[in-house]
Amino acid sequence: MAFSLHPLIDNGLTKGSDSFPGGKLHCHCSSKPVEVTIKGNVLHNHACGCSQCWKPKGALFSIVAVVPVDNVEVTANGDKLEIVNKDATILRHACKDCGVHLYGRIEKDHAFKGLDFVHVELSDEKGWQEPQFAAFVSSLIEQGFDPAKMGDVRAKLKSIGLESYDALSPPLMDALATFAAEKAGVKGKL
Ligand SMILES: N[C@@H](CCC(=O)N[C@@H](CS)C(=O)NCC(=O)O)C(=O)O
Ligand SMILES: [Zn+2]
Ligand SMILES: [Zn+2]
Repeated sequence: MAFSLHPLIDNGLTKGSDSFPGGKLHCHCSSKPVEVTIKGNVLHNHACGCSQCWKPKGALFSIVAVVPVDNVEVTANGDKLEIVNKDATILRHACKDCGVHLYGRIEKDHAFKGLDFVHVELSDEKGWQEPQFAAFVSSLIEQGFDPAKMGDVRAKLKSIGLESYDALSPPLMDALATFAAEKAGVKGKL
């Protein structure tokens, strides 16, 4: 295969542990790395092909999951963090020195407010939930990927056991739509 989806999934999925206690994420700095401590396991782990999520060099996808904000704590060198784009829904906190995103937080009124977005590959611990699906797959094209190779990408994802979606998975899209219906005051009216 001429492309790498992501090193965590190129050779198949490694199942997570149901009793995983959590662990620490580190940025890539060799000196004074930013450290984030996470209690418990992550939820909704997935591959994301969008242009905004942090990807390791050479990977087409990001691997990103959510975790309740109360389970996330910056435990070292937080002074190196800066928000990548203050206008984005997800305020991605990245290390100023190495560029790695440590956590993304939603502050505005949103269905996913209360959940932080994190990359479990930044941890040495084993047992994090394995990716469940692939999101924003067609977004690769917007970043310059050859549209003719999208069939190969989707086939590779499928062979690993990941369903491809061009936005989020149906349960997450339903959660976003439920929030929108509540906001519009139309929930249950149809
Ligand atoms: N096609 C767009 C999609 C971006 C997008 O909607 N990303 C999703 C998945 S991470 C999102 O929730 N974005 C909100 C945000 O980044 O703040 C891109 O590649 O930039
Ligand atoms: Zn760093
Ligand atoms: Zn994304």
